[in-house]
Amino acid sequence: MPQLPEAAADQLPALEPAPEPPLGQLPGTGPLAVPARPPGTGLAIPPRPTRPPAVPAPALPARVEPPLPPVGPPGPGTTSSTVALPLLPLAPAIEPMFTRAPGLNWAGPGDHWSRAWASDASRLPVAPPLPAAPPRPALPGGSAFPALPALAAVPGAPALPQPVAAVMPVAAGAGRWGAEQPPTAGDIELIRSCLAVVEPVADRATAHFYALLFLRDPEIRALFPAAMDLQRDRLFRTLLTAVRDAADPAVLAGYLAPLGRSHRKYGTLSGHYGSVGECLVAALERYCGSHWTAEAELAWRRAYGQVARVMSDAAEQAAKTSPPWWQAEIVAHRLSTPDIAVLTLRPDQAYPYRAGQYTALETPWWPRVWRHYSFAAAPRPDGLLTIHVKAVQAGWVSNALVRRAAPGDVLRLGPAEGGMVLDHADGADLLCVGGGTGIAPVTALVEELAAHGTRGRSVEVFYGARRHTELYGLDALRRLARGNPWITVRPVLSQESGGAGAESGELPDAIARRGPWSGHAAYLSGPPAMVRRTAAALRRSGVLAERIHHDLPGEPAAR
Ligand SMILES: NC(=O)C1=CN([C@@H]2O[C@H](COP(=O)(O)OP(=O)(O)OC[C@H]3O[C@@H](n4cnc5c(N)ncnc54)[C@H](O)[C@@H]3O)[C@@H](O)[C@H]2O)C=CC1
Repeated sequence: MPQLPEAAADQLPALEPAPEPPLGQLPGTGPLAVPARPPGTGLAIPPRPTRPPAVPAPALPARVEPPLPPVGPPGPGTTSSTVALPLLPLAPAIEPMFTRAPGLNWAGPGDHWSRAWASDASRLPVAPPLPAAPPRPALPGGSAFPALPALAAVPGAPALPQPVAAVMPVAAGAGRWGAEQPPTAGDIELIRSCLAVVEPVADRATAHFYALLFLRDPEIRALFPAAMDLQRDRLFRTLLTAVRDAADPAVLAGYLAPLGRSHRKYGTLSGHYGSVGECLVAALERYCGSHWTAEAELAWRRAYGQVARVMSDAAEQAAKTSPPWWQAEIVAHRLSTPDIAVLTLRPDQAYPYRAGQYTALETPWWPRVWRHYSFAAAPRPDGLLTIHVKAVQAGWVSNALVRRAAPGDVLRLGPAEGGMVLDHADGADLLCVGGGTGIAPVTALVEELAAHGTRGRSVEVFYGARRHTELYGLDALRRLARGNPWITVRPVLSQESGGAGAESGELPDAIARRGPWSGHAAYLSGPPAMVRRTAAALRRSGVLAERIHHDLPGEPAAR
């Protein structure tokens, strides 16, 4: 599911979350009935080292810890009247990621990733011996999943171990998922009536689901970030949405196939889908009350089977041609304003993408926490990538990228995502709107147009910021416009008048003043509220809905 970069997702509290309740019993619930795991499924994962390697962290500027909020009375899960909230360490201890999923995400002495952590390679534990690959069951149709293509060798680094299995076929309970049958219309009705009961208690059902999942398959916990708050909500809700849409294979494939492909970067194996499905069913059974019948269970199993198939098939296809993730070294880091950094990245191998797309990015400082950033330049012959990052208040990843990252640090990138790309066959004039760092993908689109020509289409670019000092991308856009007279750049300032030749006012109002735009195709990027308001204003002024392109999460936009 497309997810907009940064702000919303990065607005996490700066404190480490309170420790999760012990697994096995949730506050206010009885003991968990953990669905049995079929024998022979999953990987034999070697134990995680008991202590992470000592990592000399780069010096950070002194940080003043905010005062802690007063501690209230103990909640149902606490046993003492005082609750010690752990302080976020000044330099978070960093441990190798995914040591429990060797093969896919293994990192070892001397590779770019461990060097990025400034780790002393000689003190890193020797990589545990890889467990023997389980035999690959034949797929329907007789073919087996191919091995993941080998990653390009990083000069000077030891060879990466071969993946155990890039994608394992859905093994656990494949037959029980009604693998052969999509859900019927009656199934969908049953699912919807269960959902109506579960949605008001979705938080509790979600917590129950994860508790079951991590008890049943502890290695899956290693694929998630330490702080589960956002993720907790995301996975369960995505599952529920997907199951609800299971009746429409085209809609399902539209958002689940990219999701399946992009999940490879987390270390997701097809074998995990079986565990997830069993725990989903067990959680629903508990929270659906009298709506949970044998027919309802079969309906959910069919629907989830469909979801799992779409995602794992897409992952399997992607594994034939691309790695699950890329390493990308920061080769330039420039502050464009005190809060905005422009980063240039060199991926370890060719990174395919189109102008207007975005990537998920993980830093070595916040393992397993992924954030989305758009590419701020069209693909270049030298393969370098550019992103714009604004440090947002309490943004873990954005602050690390703006204030701590430096050339030589290595990030991980997922595959390119998003459908806000140019349709060169469409002859409509173009309206491109970028608010704040939302100007990044707009700049990439304008670069692509400048490079390929527009066949007579005009391009109007509205670039909104609060103050003129925040128009950090204006010079680059004006340079493009100087060489291409069919590009017009209009800066708009919402909290200042004048400066940089800008108009004043809110971006949607400034755009409306210059209308009508009815014959145009629009590309919108920036704060979600700005994108929504602009899209609504454009629709009112007669722009066809299918010609309004944006990537707001969960909101339909024509591609
Ligand atoms: N870094 C990246 O690659 C990308 C970032 N984004 C998103 O763009 C946003 C950029 O945030 P900032 O730079 O802090 O922008 P900002 O908050 O400074 O606002 C930029 C412009 O949008 C206007 N605006 C803001 N809220 C509005 C509203 N409710 N109604 C109408 N206009 C409004 C402002 O007046 C200003 O002109 C973030 O949400 C980020 O997630 C989007 C795409 C790519």
